[in-house]
Amino acid sequence: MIELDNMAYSYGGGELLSGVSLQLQPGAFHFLTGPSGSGKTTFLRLCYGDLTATAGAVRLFGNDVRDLSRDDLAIMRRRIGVVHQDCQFLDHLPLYENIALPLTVSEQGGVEEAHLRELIQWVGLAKRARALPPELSGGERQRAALARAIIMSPDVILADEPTGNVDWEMSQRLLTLLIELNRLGKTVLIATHDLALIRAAKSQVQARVLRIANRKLQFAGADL
Ligand SMILES: Nc1ncnc2c1ncn2[C@@H]1O[C@H](COP(=O)(O)OP(=O)(O)OP(=O)(O)O)[C@@H](O)[C@H]1O
Repeated sequence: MIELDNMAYSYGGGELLSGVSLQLQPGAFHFLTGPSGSGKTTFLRLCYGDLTATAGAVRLFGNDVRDLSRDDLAIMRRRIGVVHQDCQFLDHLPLYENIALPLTVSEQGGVEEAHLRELIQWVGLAKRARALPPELSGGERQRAALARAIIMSPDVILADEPTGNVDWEMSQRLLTLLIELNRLGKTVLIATHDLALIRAAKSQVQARVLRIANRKLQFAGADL
């Protein structure tokens, strides 16, 4: 689905990522860890074609990102749902409109009301659907960000610190949602600092743990 082949990336200074290879297979569940500033967000951006590798290749669903036109890249990106670290809502739009936004702006056009309602209910925000983003708690924002990431029914979900600003109970709730999505066949990759979350997940799902260290991507051992 997403394939990185000896990929490197630099923002212009020295290389941030180097010799990175990975195949994200259908239905896989991965965590991505690494110190702050090691390149986790950058890695995710490379995985959905928001950045282009400075060396090596990134293939999305078999297509080398460098060979894709802007329109074709946009089509590939619809198959990847991204939960951004800072959620990135439009503050003047109610929650349900923010969640529907990817559909509204895509060429797929209108939002199917029943699907939207079902999704908002699934993340437990039915009562908050008309609230504005600044009125939401951290946990509500994170659940809304997850709902927005999956409104287009993507095959892959990339989540950047999806439990960053919430307490343990809420992080468990978010993890449960992501595991449910994986059980429905979605490929899931979660960047997180939260090793307790990874340990909790490992008893519920077969998860592989990746770690960025010294510019390289490694598989972490079982010592978490
Ligand atoms: N647009 C940019 N231009 C230049 N440097 C950048 C840019 N974005 C990130 N960086 C730098 O690249 C490095 C990796 O950043 P990145 O956000 O990918 O790390 P991270 O592992 O996700 O960090 P954190 O865990 O703190 O969120 C950092 O040193 C950061 O300052």
